[in-house]
Amino acid sequence: MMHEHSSATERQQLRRLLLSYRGQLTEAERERAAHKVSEHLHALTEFQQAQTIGSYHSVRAELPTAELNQHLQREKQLALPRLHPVVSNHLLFLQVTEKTIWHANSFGIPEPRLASPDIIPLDHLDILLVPLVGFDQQGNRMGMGGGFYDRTLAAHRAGRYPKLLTIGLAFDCQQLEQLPTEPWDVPLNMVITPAKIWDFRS
Ligand SMILES: Nc1nc2c(c(=O)[nH]1)N(C=O)[C@@H](CNc1ccc(C(=O)N[C@@H](CCC(=O)O)C(=O)O)cc1)CN2
Ligand SMILES: Nc1ncnc2c1ncn2[C@@H]1O[C@H](COP(=O)(O)OP(=O)(O)OP(=O)(O)O)[C@@H](O)[C@H]1O
Repeated sequence: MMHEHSSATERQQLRRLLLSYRGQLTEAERERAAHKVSEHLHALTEFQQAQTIGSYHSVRAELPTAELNQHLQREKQLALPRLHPVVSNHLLFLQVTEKTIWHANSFGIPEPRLASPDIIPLDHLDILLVPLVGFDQQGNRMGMGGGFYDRTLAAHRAGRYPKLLTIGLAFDCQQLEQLPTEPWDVPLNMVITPAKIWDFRS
C-alpha cells in the first residue's frame, strides 16, 4: 500500500488508476450519480443558507455539474474558476450569469472571460465545490496534478476563510482508505458521493 511521502511517480500511477475507475462509468451512470450528489447537497443546511457558491465546469469523466450549475446560477450567486491571469498555478473565481462570455483555457476547460467587476474573492464564497480524482477517509484529495486547488486554498487551511466550506464532489469509486499526503495538500471539509455525505470537520 501507499505510505506518506510517496514519490511523484507513485502519485502519478495512483492518479492513472483512479482516473481509469472513473473512466469506466457510462454517461448514464455519471448523470445518475450527479443527480444523487445534488440531492445530498440540497439537503445540507449549509447549502440552503449559502448565498455564493463556487463550482467547477465538469469535463471528461468528472462528476457532471452542468445541471447543478444552471440551478446555482438561477438560485444563488455562482462563481466558476479560471486560471489566474497573474498568479501562476492559482485559480481566480468569477461570477457567472447568462451574459458570461466563455473561453477554453489551455486544458480545454471552458472558463468565464476575465472582467474585473465579475471577480469574486475567495473569502466571499460560502461553499466551494471541488473536482477531484480521488479522496480518502481523512478528507485528503488528489486532483489533476497541477496543484491549482492546493495553492488557491492554502489560505483556507491557514484559517483565513473561516466561513468557507469546501466540498469535494465525487463518485464512490474515487474513494480510497488512505492517499499519500504531501505537505501542501489542503484537506476538504466534506465530500459528497452518491452513497454518502462525508463530513471531515472535527
Ligand atoms: N473541471 C475542472 N476544472 C478545473 C480543474 C479540474 O480538475 N477540473 N482544475 C484542477 O486543478 C484546474 C485545471 N487543472 C487541470 C490540470 C490538468 C488537466 C489535464 O487534463 N491534464 C492532462 C494531462 C494529465 C496527465 O497526463 O497527468 C490530461 O488529463 O489530458 C486539466 C485541468 C482548474 N479547473
Ligand atoms: N501551496 C503550494 N505552494 C507551492 N507549490 C504547491 C502548492 N500546492 C501544490 N504545489 C505544487 O503543485 C504540484 C501538484 O500538486 P498535487 O499533485 O498535490 O496536485 P493536485 O492537488 O492533484 O492538483 P489540483 O489541485 O490542480 O487538482 C506539486 O508538485 C507541488 O509542488
